[in-house]
Amino acid sequence: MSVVDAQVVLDGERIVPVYTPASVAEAVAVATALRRGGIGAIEVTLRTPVALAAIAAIAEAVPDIAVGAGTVLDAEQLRAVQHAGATFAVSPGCTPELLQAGRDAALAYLPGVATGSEVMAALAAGYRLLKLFPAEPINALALLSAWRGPFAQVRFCPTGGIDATRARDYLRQPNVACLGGSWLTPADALAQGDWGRIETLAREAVATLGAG
Ligand SMILES: O=C[C@H](O)COP(=O)(O)O
Ligand SMILES: CC(=O)C(=O)O
Repeated sequence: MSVVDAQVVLDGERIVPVYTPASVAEAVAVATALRRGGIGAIEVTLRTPVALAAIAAIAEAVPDIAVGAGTVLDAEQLRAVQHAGATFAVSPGCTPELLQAGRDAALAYLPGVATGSEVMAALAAGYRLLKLFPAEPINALALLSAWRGPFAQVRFCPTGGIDATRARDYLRQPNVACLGGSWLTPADALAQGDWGRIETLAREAVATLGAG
């Protein structure tokens, strides 16, 4: 099979909130709040035992948000998140096994890169939208600028340490299709079940950064 076009699946969404679920009910509430705030995609990380069930529940209960999986570390997890209903999946890095599994999958896969050699491996495997992680620690703004020449055909989704202020700088880069970050789902709002605050943060982000 060939690579599913991640830019088509993300459909112009510029902000992909990264969220680690504590429970299925919380996940549905978070996705609902983000959607009400105008966000059209969510990355649910596979970092808790409820993550697969959370992805399935969001796909069922909030069908107008694109639900994806994050922290996909091997091909078995990629198959599991597809089975759960994810329409895209991302990894913090990439392996030859995942680059092949992503080509065999019916969902859009975004390998993670942090070096030129990793970009070249992902390009050779057919990928055009790559996660750039961890963005802030590796000075990704400078990398994005340097990579515009040699990797003109590639678009990136920088993630890692980006907040509302830095997001603006990233989204100005012509080779940035979208970006990821956890600032729309702060730990205290999750702990308090403050879905209104998450909706407000989403609304503000869409107003200042643009949804699409
Ligand atoms: O691992 C996930 C990413 O690092 C997003 O989280 P962050 O925006 O808090 O860095
Ligand atoms: C870093 C990230 O978003 C991931 O765990 O896939």
